[in-house]
Amino acid sequence: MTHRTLSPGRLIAATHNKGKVRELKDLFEPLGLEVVSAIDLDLPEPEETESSFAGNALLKARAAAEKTGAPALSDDSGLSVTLLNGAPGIYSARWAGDPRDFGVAMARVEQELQAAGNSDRSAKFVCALAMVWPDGHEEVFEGEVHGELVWPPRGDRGFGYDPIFVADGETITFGEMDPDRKHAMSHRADAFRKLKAALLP
Ligand SMILES: O=P(O)(O)OP(=O)(O)OP(=O)(O)OC[C@H]1O[C@@H](n2cnc3c(O)ncnc32)[C@H](O)[C@@H]1O
Ligand SMILES: [Mg+2]
Repeated sequence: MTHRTLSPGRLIAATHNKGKVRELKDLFEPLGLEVVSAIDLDLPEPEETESSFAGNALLKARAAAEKTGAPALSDDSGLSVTLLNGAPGIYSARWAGDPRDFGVAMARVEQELQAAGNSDRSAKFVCALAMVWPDGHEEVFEGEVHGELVWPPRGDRGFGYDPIFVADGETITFGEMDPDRKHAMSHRADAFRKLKAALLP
């Protein structure tokens, strides 16, 4: 596939998650991109009807590129727990209910781990970053970080499931970690590295 170069300018972050907006700004603004979020623009939140991270990421970026006429970047991500056969996976946000409560979502993960025998606490975060240009060109990059789940939750940095996730080789949770350090090892950073290698030659 021929990649397209990502040129400096305005980039729509097609997400309604404030934690992601913050992290995507940290990653993309140093590249000379002006990151404007779907929250800032009051864009509609599309229903995530696909069955994969990449599929849902593409659907969100397409919707934003079509509405704005500008290149759009989206992120579909989630926590995938080994003993739970990959759950919550693409349903990670939906496990938090409406309105979202990640205390509830984290407690459900712990409860289901216990119910499944608690014999394996390994998990990974997965991230698909999709770039869609207004003329329909699209690219998607996936990243992962492997780790272990802890209980009770620790730390109030980060977002979502960060307080129960300890990356391999670390002792503190993503919720306790300095953002720059999370950006050096996260699933989002892994996908971002691949995106940069492909789109910023
Ligand atoms: O769809 P958008 O608008 O981007 O926002 P969302 O919060 O609904 O995002 P997803 O559909 O991709 O769901 C991803 C879920 O996984 C969680 N998640 C993703 N990345 C994470 C990270 O770096 N740390 C902790 N939790 C994360 C996040 O909190 C969400 O609940
Ligand atoms: Mg979502």
